[in-house]
Amino acid sequence: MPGLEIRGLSHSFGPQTVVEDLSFSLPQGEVGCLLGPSGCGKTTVLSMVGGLLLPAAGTIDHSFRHPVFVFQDPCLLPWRDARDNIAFGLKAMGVGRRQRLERADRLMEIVGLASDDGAKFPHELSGGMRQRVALARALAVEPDLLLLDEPFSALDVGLRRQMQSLVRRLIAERNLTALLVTHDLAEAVRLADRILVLSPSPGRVAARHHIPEPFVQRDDGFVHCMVNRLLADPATAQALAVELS
Ligand SMILES: Nc1ncnc2c1ncn2[C@@H]1O[C@H](COP(=O)(O)OP(=O)(O)OP(=O)(O)O)[C@@H](O)[C@H]1O
Repeated sequence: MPGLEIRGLSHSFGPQTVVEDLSFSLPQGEVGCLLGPSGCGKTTVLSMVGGLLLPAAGTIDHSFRHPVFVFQDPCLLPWRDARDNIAFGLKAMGVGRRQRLERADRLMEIVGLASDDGAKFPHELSGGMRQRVALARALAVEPDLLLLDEPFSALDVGLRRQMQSLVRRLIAERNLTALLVTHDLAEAVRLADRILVLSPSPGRVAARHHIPEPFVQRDDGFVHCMVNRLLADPATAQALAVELS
C-alpha cells in the first residue's frame, strides 16, 4: 500500500514502556493525527516514523523518501537570517548558493513572508513568522511526508488558524502526506482525515476516527459538532480525560 503502515509498534525507555502494540495505516495524500494526553508517547511514535528512534518491537513500512519534521519550537539558527535558515538544508543536498536563495525566496512568498523578512534574524521575527520560516525550511527539501509535532500550539488562536489553513493547502497542492501530533481534539478534527486516539501511559490505541469531510467544509460549526460527536464515544472521552455528563 502506498502510504504508512504501522504494525504492533512498541517502545520503552529503560523499564518504562511508553508505546504498546500500536497499529495503524495512513494512505498517501492523507493527514493522520496522533491525539492523546501529555506523555502518552505521541512524539515517540513520530520519532520512530521519522527514523530518529528504533522501535523495540513492531514494523513501520512506508513508501516515503523525504520525511521532514516541523516542531513546536521552530529551532532556527540564530546566527543566520531567515532566507539562509530556509536555504540551509539545500546546501547539504549540493544545491548551489544562487539556486538555494532563489528557492528560499519562492518559499517565503508561499508561506506568506515578505521579501524584506528574508534579511531578518530569528530574534527580529515574531513567533508566527519564525514558524513560517520553519515551514518553508521543511518544504525547501521537497518532502513527501510531513511529521508535525504540535507545530501550532505556541501560536495565538488567529495565527494558529492561518497556519493550519496554510499547511492543509500546501499538503493538498503538493500531494504530501502528514502525520500530526496534538493534544487538541478541535485541531485534530479541523486538520486530520484519520485520528488515532492514544490512551495515557503506556500509549495504546483507545479509538480510531475517520473524518471524510473535505477541509474546506470544516468551519467552526462543523468542528464543534464533530468534537461533541467524538467525545460521545466513551473510549475517546476516557483517553482524553474528559468527564461525560
Ligand atoms: N529520551 C527519553 N528518555 C527517557 N524517557 C523519555 C524520552 N523521551 C520521552 N520519554 C518519556 O516517554 C514518555 C512519552 O513521551 P513523549 O514525548 O513521546 O509523549 P507525548 O505524548 O509526545 O507528550 P507531550 O504531549 O507532553 O509532548 C514520557 O513519559 C517521557 O518522559
